[in-house]
Amino acid sequence: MISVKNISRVFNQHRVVDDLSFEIRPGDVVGFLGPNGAGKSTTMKMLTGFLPVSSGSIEINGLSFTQSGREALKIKQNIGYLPEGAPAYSDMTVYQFLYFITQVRRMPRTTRQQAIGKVCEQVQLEQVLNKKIEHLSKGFKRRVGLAQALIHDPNILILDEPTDGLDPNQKYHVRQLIKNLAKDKMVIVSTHILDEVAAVCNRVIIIANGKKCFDDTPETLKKMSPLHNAVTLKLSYASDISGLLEIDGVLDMTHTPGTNYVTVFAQPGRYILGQVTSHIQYHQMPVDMVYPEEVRLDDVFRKITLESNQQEQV
Ligand SMILES: Nc1ncnc2c1ncn2[C@@H]1O[C@H](COP(=O)(O)OP(=O)(O)OP(=O)(O)O)[C@@H](O)[C@H]1O
Repeated sequence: MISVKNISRVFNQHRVVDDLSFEIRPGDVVGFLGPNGAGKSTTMKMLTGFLPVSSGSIEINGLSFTQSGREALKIKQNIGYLPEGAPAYSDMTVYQFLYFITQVRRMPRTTRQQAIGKVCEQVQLEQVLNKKIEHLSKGFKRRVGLAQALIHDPNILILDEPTDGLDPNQKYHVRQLIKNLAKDKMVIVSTHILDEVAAVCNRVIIIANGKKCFDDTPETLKKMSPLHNAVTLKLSYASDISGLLEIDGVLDMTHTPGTNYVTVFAQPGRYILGQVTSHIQYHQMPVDMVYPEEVRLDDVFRKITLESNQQEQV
């Protein structure tokens, strides 16, 4: 288990991570979100022992970086880390770099070839194994970064923007890979792509100004949108829509007169699509189409992080 208690990090008297606490258990795939500069990379660097905390504590499987060097080493053996930008020694070939990582990780000599073979298959690197990293495309460079994070089969994976620079097919592949790996691991993924969170994660932590402002499931995040369970209909021509507000479970509605689109919002936890369509049929309303609204996680993210900004300014 990863237990983070009240950690803060100060750079030049500026508190970029501020009293952050959370716990992560095996099977958790956490989407770690926040606006630019929110403190995500700094937090990840502290989780991997790359940066010390200014205050607070991090315990990983009962061990802490502040104990002896041996304890810190034990923690690091259990962590695979893909840093922001996926840095690597670019004048090495992919094979040379991965072999170097197996040496740094002190993997037994007899297991190195097999580990390189397995990880290259996992992240689809076989075709560029003997190419210099500096000659690879951005997508392949990112995959090399992923490979070095996975090569020692760690039970904690910390991935800073793992799909950045990948094309849609590669993104899909990496998301599937993370999902498959996640079964028995703890995974923390920082990303700006909210669809990725819905596709891969079973938990979301959002930070803004270094502080936690959301920690729950992607489903709960979706429920925070006013569009959750909302229904939109398009009228053929202007007509009386006031009855829609009387439907059980309806909270409110908006009407865009120019376009004749009406959006009916549901009370929290209520499904209204059935009632709305029945109402339309019963009252023979002139409606061209009816459809359930799609929640836009970007909007919820904006709402949560902007609210947090406003509270900060008060
Ligand atoms: N080594 C450092 N020295 C001084 N300031 C730093 C250092 N590292 C990060 N910062 C500052 O800390 C703040 C948080 O940076 P961080 O990289 O953690 O944010 P982030 O949430 O990962 O942002 P992004 O989404 O843009 O990657 C920023 O204002 C950044 O300039």
